Amino acid sequence: MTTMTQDELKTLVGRAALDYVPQGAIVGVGTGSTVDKFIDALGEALKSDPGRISGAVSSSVRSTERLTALGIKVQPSESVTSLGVYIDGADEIDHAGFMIKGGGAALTREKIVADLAEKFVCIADESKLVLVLGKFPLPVEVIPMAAAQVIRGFEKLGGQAKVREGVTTDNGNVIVDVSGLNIESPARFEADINQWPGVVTVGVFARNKASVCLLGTPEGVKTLAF
Ligand SMILES: O=C[C@H](O)[C@H](O)[C@H](O)COP(=O)(O)O
Repeated sequence: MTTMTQDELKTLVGRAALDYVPQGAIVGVGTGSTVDKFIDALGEALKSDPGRISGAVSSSVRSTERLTALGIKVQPSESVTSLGVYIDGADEIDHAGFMIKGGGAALTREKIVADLAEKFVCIADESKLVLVLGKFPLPVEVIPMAAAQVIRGFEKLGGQAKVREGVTTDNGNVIVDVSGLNIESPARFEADINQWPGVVTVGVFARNKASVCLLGTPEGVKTLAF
């Protein structure tokens, strides 16, 4: 068996995601180190086929900068009514396509762009596949004045929560990371936590779960359809 680094697995799925992007489409683009590989693959494709995509809707300042550097037109999400496909990574994905996202603090804009898309293609190396969500500390974007009470709320649920140091989101808020949770019912959990005052977005993606996951393994890309 060939051994591949996590970085090589990310490159593999970043390239594979191109197959899900229709010719000339406006593509929804997520955030993170795996998505960076997808953006690199888009850049390569555009060299030989300048009409490969007509633009992108981006989920973060970070991805916007990378896309723009490659000459890709980034459109505001308000300018489109729908997207065919949204490509993004995940911190965890389960066997039903439910995810934890927000390790890069981009979860709110990611959920907004994902919600515009007909299809969510998750790209991830195999380390991200889990049976139950919650081992990766759950990111929650919170309005700063609510952070302390949101932390107390998670402690009542048995979690350990803390504000991520030195991080302000693209929307000017803080991230609370919660460890020690076992998220057995992601859809119910997402709907519940999103009701808490001051919570902007919880990093469980159940309502906007993946349609497909391209999983990077040493044997190649495995496609999980949900
Ligand atoms: O906020 C960041 C995003 O949700 C990322 O998609 C997630 O953290 C996965 O990132 P990476 O591909 O770097 O593991």
